[in-house]
Amino acid sequence: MLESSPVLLFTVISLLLILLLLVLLIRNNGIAALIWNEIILEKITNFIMDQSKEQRILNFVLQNAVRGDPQSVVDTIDKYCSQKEWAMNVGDEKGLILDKILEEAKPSTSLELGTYCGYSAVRMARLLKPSARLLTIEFNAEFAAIAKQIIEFAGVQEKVKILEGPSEEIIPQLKKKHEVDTLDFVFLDHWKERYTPDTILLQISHYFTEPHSTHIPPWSKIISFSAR
Ligand SMILES: C[S@@+](CC[C@H](N)C(=O)[O-])C[C@H]1O[C@@H](n2cnc3c(N)ncnc32)[C@H](O)[C@@H]1O
Repeated sequence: MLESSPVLLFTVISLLLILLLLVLLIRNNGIAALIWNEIILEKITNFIMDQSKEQRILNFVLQNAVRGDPQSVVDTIDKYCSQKEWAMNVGDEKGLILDKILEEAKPSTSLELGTYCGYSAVRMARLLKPSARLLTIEFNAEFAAIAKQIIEFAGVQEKVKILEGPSEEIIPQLKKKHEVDTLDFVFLDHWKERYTPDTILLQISHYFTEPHSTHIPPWSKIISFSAR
């Protein structure tokens, strides 16, 4: 034991130094912090709690928000994501821009690409006129199931319909399967590489009524935040 103590001491000091280096890296480097928080720490928390971050967001909403009050659901998700765990919702800062554009557009039929937990769907639904509807597309079954519960809890299920599957498959079916004639507002918030192909898909499927819409993308009706 005594003979091995210098080796043991060296190992402990080396480990402590590595740990210190890791902490410094995480504190000072954005990418290292992202990898630590979003991949390593989240996986460890999921394993210990036996539930995903999205389930934790849902539980927090069910326990802390007011049923039937969409604003309270939006505020509760914002609170969770600023105080406990980051999540890829549009959030309150960009959400305010989204609110403003939506209020100006006053759309009857809207489309969102990328539902996630339903934060932006609830956020948009709370501002829609009574007869308006929002279709929101999500290809991750777990996220779609969580969003359904959050949307129902917020009491906006009459206005919001989740379409589960990949945007590239659902967009061409909107007219036939979901009775969409024209779209007044589109929020692109799925994976970036689908922004251009899905915009083209929306256009060639004739969901926009403007005279030049077959040639010029109707950018005035499409909103996205490219630098997330
Ligand atoms: C940034 S999150 C959406 C956040 C949500 N709009 C909000 O603010 O609450 C992107 C979502 O798009 C989904 N997604 C990505 N590509 C997709 C595709 N091609 N079709 C359907 N869903 C997609 C992902 O699974 C993810 O849930």
